[in-house]
Amino acid sequence: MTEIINSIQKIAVEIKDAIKTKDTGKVESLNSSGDIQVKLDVISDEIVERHLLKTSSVIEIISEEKEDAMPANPNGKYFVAYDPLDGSSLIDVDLSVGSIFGIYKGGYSGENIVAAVYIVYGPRVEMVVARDTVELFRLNEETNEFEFVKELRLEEKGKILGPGGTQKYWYPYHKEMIDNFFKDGYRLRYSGGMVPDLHQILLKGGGLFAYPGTEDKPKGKLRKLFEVFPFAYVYNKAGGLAVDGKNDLLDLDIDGYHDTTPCFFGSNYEIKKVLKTYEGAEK
Ligand SMILES: O=P(O)(O)OC[C@H]1O[C@](O)(COP(=O)(O)O)[C@@H](O)[C@@H]1O
Ligand SMILES: [Mg+2]
Ligand SMILES: [Mg+2]
Repeated sequence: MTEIINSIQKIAVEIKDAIKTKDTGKVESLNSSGDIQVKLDVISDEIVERHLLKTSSVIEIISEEKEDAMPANPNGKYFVAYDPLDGSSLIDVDLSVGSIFGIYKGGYSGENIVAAVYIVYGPRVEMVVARDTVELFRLNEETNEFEFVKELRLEEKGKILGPGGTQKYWYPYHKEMIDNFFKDGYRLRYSGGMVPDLHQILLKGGGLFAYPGTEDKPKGKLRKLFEVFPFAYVYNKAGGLAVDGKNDLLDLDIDGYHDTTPCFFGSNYEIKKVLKTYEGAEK
């Protein structure tokens, strides 16, 4: 595991440099989820692949940008699923982006995830590592080393809300729930990049990030393996909750590498409200 985390630190430094120096334009291809790829998605994917394939404890990798899994070291024991560049459409407007890694043992499913790591490329580069605890590190740009900052814990209730999905297609009960949070005084925090949006909620001690199923996309947008399971693991280990409306996200299985699911991440108070809303909901 330490070997994988060391490898991710090298990956982060290379992706940070690529973001700063490489072309931010689009390529003529779509990824497996049908998203327009930008050149940096492809470059970042190659950086991660190059490092992880030479990491002896990794048996297999799969990326948001790849159709299929790639074998790594046959003697390795960890399966790594990653989103090399999350929020890549925000690069041309210079907002924060990220990389997300889920580390699985025995194959890919919510219950098999054993660690999660994400990187935030913002004004500063930060790394969050979730194992038994959730720890924040910051890149020292002089030494290119990540330095420990503090352990992260969610409080019982927060004050901010990141509501994703096209509002026009929200189910009425979902809209009513979001409206009620705002009526209760929650403040809007949504950049369109799940890494900085979830990082903000985690560092501010709590709140809710919601990317629901909608009339046009009943299974939501965010991908279980590359985005949802890693953050569900982080939020659970930080003392919060992560659900699909009814079930714990980490109780979910996958039918395919690129499966999506509605998802809600937050502190206990907000997630209990979500469960209550969705329990009584009729679509
Ligand atoms: O544009 P929307 O519908 O608000 O979606 C935003 C979501 O899409 C994503 O950008 C998807 O990530 P990618 O950039 O890796 O495709 C998430 O980071 C974010 O939460
Ligand atoms: Mg993403
Ligand atoms: Mg991506």
